[in-house]
Amino acid sequence: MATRIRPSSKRCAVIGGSGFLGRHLVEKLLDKGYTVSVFDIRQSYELPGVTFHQGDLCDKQSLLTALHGVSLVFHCASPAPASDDKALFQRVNIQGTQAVLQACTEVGVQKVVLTSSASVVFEGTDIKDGREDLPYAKKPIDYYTQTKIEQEKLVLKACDKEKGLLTVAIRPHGIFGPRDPQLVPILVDTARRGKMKFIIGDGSNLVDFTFVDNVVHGHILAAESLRPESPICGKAYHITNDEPVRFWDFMSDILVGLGYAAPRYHLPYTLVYGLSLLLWLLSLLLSPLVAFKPTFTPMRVALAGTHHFYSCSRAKQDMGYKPVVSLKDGIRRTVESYPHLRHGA
Ligand SMILES: NC(=O)C1=CN([C@@H]2O[C@H](COP(=O)(O)OP(=O)(O)OC[C@H]3O[C@@H](n4cnc5c(N)ncnc54)[C@H](OP(=O)(O)O)[C@@H]3O)[C@@H](O)[C@H]2O)C=CC1
Ligand SMILES: CC(C)CCC[C@@H](C)[C@H]1CC[C@H]2C3=C(CC[C@]12C)[C@@]1(C)CCC(=O)C[C@@H]1CC3
Repeated sequence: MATRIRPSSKRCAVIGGSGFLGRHLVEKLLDKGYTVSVFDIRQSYELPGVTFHQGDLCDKQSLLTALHGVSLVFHCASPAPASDDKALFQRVNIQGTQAVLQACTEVGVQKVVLTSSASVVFEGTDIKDGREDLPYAKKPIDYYTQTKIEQEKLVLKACDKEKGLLTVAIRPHGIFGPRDPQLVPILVDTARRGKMKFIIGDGSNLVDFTFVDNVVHGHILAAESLRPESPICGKAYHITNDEPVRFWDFMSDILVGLGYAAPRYHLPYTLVYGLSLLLWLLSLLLSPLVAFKPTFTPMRVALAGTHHFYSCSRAKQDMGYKPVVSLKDGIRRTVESYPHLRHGA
């Protein structure tokens, strides 16, 4: 059992603070006068005022050291969805989150803000203006989503006013912005390989893409609203840009902004989805012999060809949430931040 020291309310830890969202969160917390410790499996930068603790969040002992004297923990670490590694997702997102919650209880952390995902309710079919009371996906579309569901349940169940641990889950969707290692780099790589010529379906499906600053804003609002009498304790909140956009318009804006052609030709959704399933099966069967990762995974095709946008009215009502950066400005700032990915660069 670790010895407790009196935690300061402006002393926080960001688990996963070396990642895309985590680093933006750390920078905003510093601006707001917080003292920040980062716990991550890797250290990707250095910043004055930030103490780094490198370690695996499944190792409770390392966590205990990093969380000493901390009153508020943001947990935004996860293996990348593209890894599609069932054992890794289970170990980090489920066992690891249990270790985080145990460590928080042992050192006397008072608040835990989890980065969950709006995908926890997504089964590959249309969701329009989805609210937080939608049931969790019964057939999650991949191992990432399956373990994000279990993770969210664990964190929300751990909320216990008597024991002095308050928890809340933030469910963002399609985070984008400067330094994102997924969306823009994968999109550009696919375009450079000549595979971004096609629109999956009729192109009218609406989706949420959320600028990273808005996601950060939602996390900090949640942390600052989390008090024993607050309605947010033990609940999940969608945080979006509140501007659903056609999936293919968003992709085209980024591509054209970076000097690539927008996709033009339509392919039927069911055909592409069926092909992506076949490819996924083939990659599984052949994995002992050759490692190949299809670009158009069933998850990506489902995300690209269905409506899935979410209401953030609960966050507006309970914590006064309002996006701080519009979609248009978010796209502009994102495009400007990737000069090295421009066509011809
Ligand atoms: N990006 C998006 O569109 C969305 C993301 N989310 C959620 O937001 C959170 C942050 O995502 P994002 O910033 O995009 O992801 P990143 O991969 O950029 O950041 C996650 C960080 O966690 C680290 N990490 C992974 N495993 C461990 C471990 N065992 N112990 C300690 N650190 C670890 C990663 O290291 P390494 O890179 O070496 O693995 C990385 O630094 C995640 O929980 C994700 O599920 C939710 C909705 C949408
Ligand atoms: C090849 C193209 C059809 C698509 C290229 C862009 C995609 C890489 C991204 C479009 C929507 C994104 C998204 C996520 C990852 C990147 C995309 C698939 C998540 C799966 C990340 C983790 C989550 O919790 C949900 C996200 C939904 C949207």
